[in-house]
Amino acid sequence: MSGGGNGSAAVPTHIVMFPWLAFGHISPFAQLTRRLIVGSGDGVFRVTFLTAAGNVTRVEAMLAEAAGTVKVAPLDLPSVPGLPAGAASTAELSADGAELLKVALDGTRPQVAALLAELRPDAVIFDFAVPWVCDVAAPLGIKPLYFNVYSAATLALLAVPARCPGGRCPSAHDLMAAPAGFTSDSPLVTLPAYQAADLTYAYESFYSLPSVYHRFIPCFEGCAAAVMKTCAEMEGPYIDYFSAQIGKPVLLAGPVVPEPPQGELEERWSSWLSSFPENAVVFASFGSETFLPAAAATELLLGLEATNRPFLVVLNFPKGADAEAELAARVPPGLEERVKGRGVLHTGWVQQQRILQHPSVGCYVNHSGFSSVVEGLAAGCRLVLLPMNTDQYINSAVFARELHVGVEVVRRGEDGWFGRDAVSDAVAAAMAAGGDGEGRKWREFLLDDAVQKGYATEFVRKLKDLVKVA
Ligand SMILES: C[C@@H]1O[C@H](OP(=O)(O)OP(=O)(O)OC[C@H]2O[C@@H](n3ccc(=O)[nH]c3=O)[C@H](O)[C@@H]2O)[C@H](O)[C@H](O)[C@H]1O
Repeated sequence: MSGGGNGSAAVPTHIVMFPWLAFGHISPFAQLTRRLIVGSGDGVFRVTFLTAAGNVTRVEAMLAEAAGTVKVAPLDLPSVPGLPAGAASTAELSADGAELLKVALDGTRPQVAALLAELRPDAVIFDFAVPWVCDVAAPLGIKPLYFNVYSAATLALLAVPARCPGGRCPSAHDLMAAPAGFTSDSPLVTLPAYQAADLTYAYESFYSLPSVYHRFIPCFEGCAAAVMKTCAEMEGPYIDYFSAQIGKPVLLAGPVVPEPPQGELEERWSSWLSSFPENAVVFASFGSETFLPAAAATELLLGLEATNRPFLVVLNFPKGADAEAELAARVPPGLEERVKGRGVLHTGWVQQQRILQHPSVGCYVNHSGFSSVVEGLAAGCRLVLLPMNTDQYINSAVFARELHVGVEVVRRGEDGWFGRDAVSDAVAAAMAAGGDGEGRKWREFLLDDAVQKGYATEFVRKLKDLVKVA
């Protein structure tokens, strides 16, 4: 072992990070790494970050500021029938391909076992896709710690033993109600039918592989503790319920706050945005991997038109699609003419944080991705929430109905359909006096340096204590 157990204060605690091969997971693992390395100062931690060989350059760039103390170790993914050669993350794959990527990652078990045996880190912080890490690490005396990239509410509602009483997986009907013992005053105690139906995915097996739920549960059984990037102030009852359900401690790394974005905002966006008054523009965007169904995209566009406000909307499409053609197919006849000069439609990556921070952006219509909501909140935007899948439904309910941050677009319970009026009404409500709800309170809390430092210090103390225990 490199530290902790040998009593030498000079030896850094060595952590191995092992995220699922999706950038929505790799990014929070990189953020946690930076928090440990940069936040703790020299010589306290060192990190070995495992990822598929094809991701190494991008991950190294994400960890550049900690380069001296972080080593990115490449894993060679075995070939899997049906998985495109060279695939290294879900960014290059369809939903089916992402399932096959799990098979490839399972195939790295011997490499990971050899690496852990050679490196002998103090702890391995791993993701839901690789529960077998616990079986490899524990016999070597390495502490396996599960790291949750979702909200605590998401795990508490979907991934606890009480969800499958007697081993029976929930039906869509079962999922409309919360699991036994769930916090009773939560907005999540009942879910609409369309959300419950969508959530059955988490319990289904694809290619005869364990379902998402059946990967989560052995993570909790085998880990020494769970790590979460949240805080008691925002999610206390969910953290407590989850911890009681899995019977393990939860270490809180603190609420996610956006790190300062790199680079200036592209000229084409800054000059367009700067042509409008403060808080005038509605920015609509749905994160890195959320695609609106065609009819929903069209209603969104018509709803934005009906706000009579300037808007910038970003719509993306699954890998392999002709994005420009798909976008054009969503645009109702005549809309582009009618919104000329005040409405911009775009497909592709944008500098989201920089756009949110532009003074003329006042409202942010989004999918309730955890980071996106926090980025919008921190930038002082009014929020309109339009979740499209899994954890997004849960985040949306917690933010809007529990923390009073953001306005949800009204949807039909059976199928989640929403019309253009629901979009324009939600924007109007968010932009009206009082539409910020308790946004200011939470913004001040998230941006409070003392709060962040307090969580970071306490997390490091608990982590060091945990790895010391034999
Ligand atoms: C855990 C997974 O995160 C997922 O998606 P996503 O990556 O969109 O989520 P965010 O937390 O909003 O993160 C998205 C991040 O990408 C950034 N960004 C995105 C698009 C763009 O054009 N430009 C940017 O800079 C954005 O600024 C944010 O930091 C989903 O919710 C999913 O349900 C959940 O399981």
